[in-house]
Amino acid sequence: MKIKIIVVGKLKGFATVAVQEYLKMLQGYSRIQIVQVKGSTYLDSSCDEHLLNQEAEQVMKHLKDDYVILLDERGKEYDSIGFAKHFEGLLALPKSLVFVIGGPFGVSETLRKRADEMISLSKLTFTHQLAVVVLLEQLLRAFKIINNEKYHY
Ligand SMILES: C[S@@+](CC[C@H](N)C(=O)[O-])C[C@H]1O[C@@H](n2cnc3c(N)ncnc32)[C@H](O)[C@@H]1O
Repeated sequence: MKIKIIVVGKLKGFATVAVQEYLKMLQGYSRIQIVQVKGSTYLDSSCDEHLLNQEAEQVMKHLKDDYVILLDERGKEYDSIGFAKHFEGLLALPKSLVFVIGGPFGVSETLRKRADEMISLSKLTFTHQLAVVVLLEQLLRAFKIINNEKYHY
């Protein structure tokens, strides 16, 4: 099963290091590709639909007939066991899984409509960088749970 994580905006510093570390730990379970698409420049720090749509276009270029899971704090919340069960079901789908993480103002309505489901990592809002790291940690945890492996930390 191919898994792709598309993130709007660059990963820098601590996030790059953490992402590499998690990708290494996930190697034995799945091939996970991280795609970073260029985020828009929001000049006056307020949301602009046009710029959100531009970001959505960049994301859409990387989508095929995939099953798209949008990460959003308003999405469905799971505990780790519940997420593992749900994820196991997703892995059985005859499609590639694509997780999408938005930019500073989230994602456009078009992209929201394209998503097959929306998952929340918490009610707290994270930066796109932190959201990638938390998602990878939960994917690793889910694989460990699915495979009945110990994962204490
Ligand atoms: C800075 S947040 C965007 C916050 C924006 N105000 C919104 O309404 O979506 C950047 C991205 O990180 C992801 N993200 C941040 N916190 C999240 C959470 N608690 N659960 C799921 N995804 C989250 C989402 O994909 C979001 O689009």
